[in-house]
Amino acid sequence: MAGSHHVGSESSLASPSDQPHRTAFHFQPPKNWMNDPNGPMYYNGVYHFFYQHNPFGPLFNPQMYWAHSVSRDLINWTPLNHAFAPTQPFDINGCWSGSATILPGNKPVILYTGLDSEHHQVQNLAVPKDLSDPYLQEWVGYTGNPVINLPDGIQHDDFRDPTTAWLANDGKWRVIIGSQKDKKGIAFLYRSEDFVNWSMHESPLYEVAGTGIWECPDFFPVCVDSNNGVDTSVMNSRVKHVLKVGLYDYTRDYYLIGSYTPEKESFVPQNELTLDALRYDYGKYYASKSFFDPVKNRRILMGWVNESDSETDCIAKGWSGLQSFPRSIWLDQNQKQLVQWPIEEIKMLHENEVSIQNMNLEGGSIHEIVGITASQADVKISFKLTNLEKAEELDMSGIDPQVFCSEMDASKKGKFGPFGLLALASHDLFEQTAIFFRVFQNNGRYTVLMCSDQSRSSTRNGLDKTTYGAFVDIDPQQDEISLRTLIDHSIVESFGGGGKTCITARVYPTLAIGDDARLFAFNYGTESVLISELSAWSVKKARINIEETIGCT
Ligand SMILES: OC[C@H]1O[C@@](CO)(OC[C@@]2(O[C@H]3O[C@H](CO)[C@@H](O)[C@H](O)[C@H]3O)O[C@H](CO)[C@@H](O)[C@@H]2O)[C@@H](O)[C@@H]1O
Repeated sequence: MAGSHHVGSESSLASPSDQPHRTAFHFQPPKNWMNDPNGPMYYNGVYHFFYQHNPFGPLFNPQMYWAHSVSRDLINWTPLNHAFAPTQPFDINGCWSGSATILPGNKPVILYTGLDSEHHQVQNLAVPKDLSDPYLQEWVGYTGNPVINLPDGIQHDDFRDPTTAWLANDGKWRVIIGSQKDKKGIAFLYRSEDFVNWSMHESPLYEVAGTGIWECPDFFPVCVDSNNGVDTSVMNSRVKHVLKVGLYDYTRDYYLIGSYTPEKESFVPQNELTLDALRYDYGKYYASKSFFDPVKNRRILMGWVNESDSETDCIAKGWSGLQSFPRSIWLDQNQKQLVQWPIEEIKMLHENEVSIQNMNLEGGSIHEIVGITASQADVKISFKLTNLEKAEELDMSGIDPQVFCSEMDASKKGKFGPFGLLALASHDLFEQTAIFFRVFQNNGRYTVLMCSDQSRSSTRNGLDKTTYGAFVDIDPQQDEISLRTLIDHSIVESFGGGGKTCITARVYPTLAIGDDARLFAFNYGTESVLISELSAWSVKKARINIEETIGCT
């Protein structure tokens, strides 16, 4: 199954001057196109990460390969040969997304979508050629592939992206596959006793009319009383289940939280799938996938972060696509939403810590955070607001936060807000990516809005500079308003309210690059805010997809 193509090797420079937008600690291939994360898993001391890769160029091509990298710490990654290449009748037109499952006896398997010789989307099974190879470098397709064929009545290109499977008490494995019929998004449910013979359950696990095709579904349990993750097959009264679907029509990952009963194959969500529904990330982020990490009993999430520059730019750069920094993901105490946080291993890359406590940020002021490499940084800042009765009165119900953030961009003064960070800023602030909050009140209730404003992120035209926005479900009377932002040359990943609201953006500064980039805390509101705590670090370059002795990672 392994292709003869190698992914190539990354140069040792973080961002050479002709590549100011390559990242230092985000996962990306040495060159060419990458989209969805595939089959992340932990096996015998090694983390495996596969991804959709076009080895022949920096643009999407349906003839996808599965590239494969391994890591011992989720930070430094070693590239291996492709795991799957489109070579067999069941995947000759492309090896598309899929997931790994660890079967009893510690046997990893992968289910992935193949585009067969008739361009039908079918589901294929693959196993490692040699389980004693610590890096599982070669994978072989099951001789009876495909194991799941296109269902009757479904269009040939509307059936893809199998999830990690889960095992219920009846001894049957379950897997869901994304689909649509007449614009109704569907998660088809298949069951199997042996992982080879699969039959479709009479009803889908879930479906919602009018949502279009569901890509890259994910279905997993989350604990109701702990931040720990659990294996995908765990089912008991102490877990709820999450169904995540990628809506192709909007390139957004939405999720539902609910109760799953395997005996009835019923999933009853507590929230609705509408365009205002919960999202993992309210910026540029798609096709994500989670896996259970038994080493630290946590669930880890990674998602594809596409470029915001043009195809011509991607051809000039020679690459396209990043993965988000791995995030731990768990159910919030209120059980109404998920929380995400960069995995703690990022500390391995921290240096030059800078900290500030209890600094008043007057209305209309900025404060430069010096002493760190602002183009490669991890920043945590918490704001404390007093005199909240002075907050602007505004009924935010029915308001689209993204539209509001683009109309009320970082230059528009309010009372409480905008305040936050100016990342990847040039010395004259001509270039800046502003991640900020605004606080409003209505009938004694407060609303916290978080925005990521890319409108001044680059002097260049022809970029997607969409401003993103979302609400943060916190009460500023009780809670400080916290922001954590990972800055890595062309990606700005922000976590508001302790990870309750995440926004990721891609930016391409021309002035604020390398050592010329600066970082500021700012408050353009009229009311002052207190920076109760700020910690910021330079983030060292990780060894990502640099060929080396594998055992050293
Ligand atoms: O690589 C195939 C897998 O990617 C997914 C989700 O990302 O489907 C991709 C899809 O193509 C669109 O997305 C491309 C990047 O992912 C984009 O560059 C292309 O122009 C888009 O059409 O593939 C089909 C056919 O193009 C389209 O319906 C999808 O959105 C996932 O579902 C695949 O397994």
